[in-house]
Amino acid sequence: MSLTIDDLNFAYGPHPVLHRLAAGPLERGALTALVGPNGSGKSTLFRCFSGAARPLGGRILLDSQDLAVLKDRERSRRVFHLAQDLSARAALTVFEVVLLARKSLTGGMDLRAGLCDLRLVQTVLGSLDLDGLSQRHIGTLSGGQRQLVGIAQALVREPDVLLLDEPTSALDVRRQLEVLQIVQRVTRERSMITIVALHDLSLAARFADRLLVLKDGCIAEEGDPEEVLQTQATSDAYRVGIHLERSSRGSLLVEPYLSSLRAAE
Ligand SMILES: Nc1ncnc2c1ncn2[C@@H]1O[C@H](COP(=O)(O)OP(=O)(O)OP(=O)(O)O)[C@@H](O)[C@H]1O
Repeated sequence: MSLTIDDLNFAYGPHPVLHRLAAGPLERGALTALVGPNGSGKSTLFRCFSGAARPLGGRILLDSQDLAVLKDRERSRRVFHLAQDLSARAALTVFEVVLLARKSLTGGMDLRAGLCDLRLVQTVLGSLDLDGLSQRHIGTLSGGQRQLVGIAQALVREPDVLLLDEPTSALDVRRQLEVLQIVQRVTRERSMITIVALHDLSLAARFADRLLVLKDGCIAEEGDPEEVLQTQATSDAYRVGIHLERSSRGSLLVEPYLSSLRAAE
């Protein structure tokens, strides 16, 4: 199974945002990092996937099936979008919001949980080191802890397509690595198609199998992260120079620098 974006156009009222955007195919089991400057359209593209934004033209194809023709329930079962801004409903505990994310898969009003669901929630909370917080009300958590709960909600859904919008922006360095490692592992184990919007290019280079660079609502560059990061199109998208280096541990380190300094060299 693969995912292809074909000639996608989107506008907020009179303001065009995505222009004939084409990318893919993105394969199952692969983690793609979606990068690009502020306002380039990353979140908007995710909204087109989830159905929250309706494209003016073009298609998103899962295999050869257009997501737009799926019924809402089927679409939300197959595609999960973890947005940037997570609401905090104070009345529910961590365990409850994650269980609710799992149970909402089946739709309807029957929210009784089976043993399998309870076990899955427990396992996912454990893998994110959240077991100690499971009875805390969500509204009392820190921003980073809430972000981890959002990731737990995404993982218990087990979608075909997982979209994470800056999932590590509020996390400390250890948690950033842990979360991306878990997302990478789960993507492979469950053969999901995962796209993670990231601002940190070093994290993108380290964890992504593929990189999509968005600029002004178009794909500026796409492909192997190391190759893409060396292209002029990627530097131009951010208006910076990009220096790449391998650390002694083998990780790719990405050092962006201001273009004015680049010109002076
Ligand atoms: N609800 C909206 N109504 C009108 N314009 C919007 C709306 N949401 C986003 N935009 C505009 O669409 C463009 C793309 O925004 P989007 O949030 O998709 O970018 P992004 O790449 O995710 O940015 P960031 O990296 O800052 O999160 C921006 O110019 C933004 O101002």
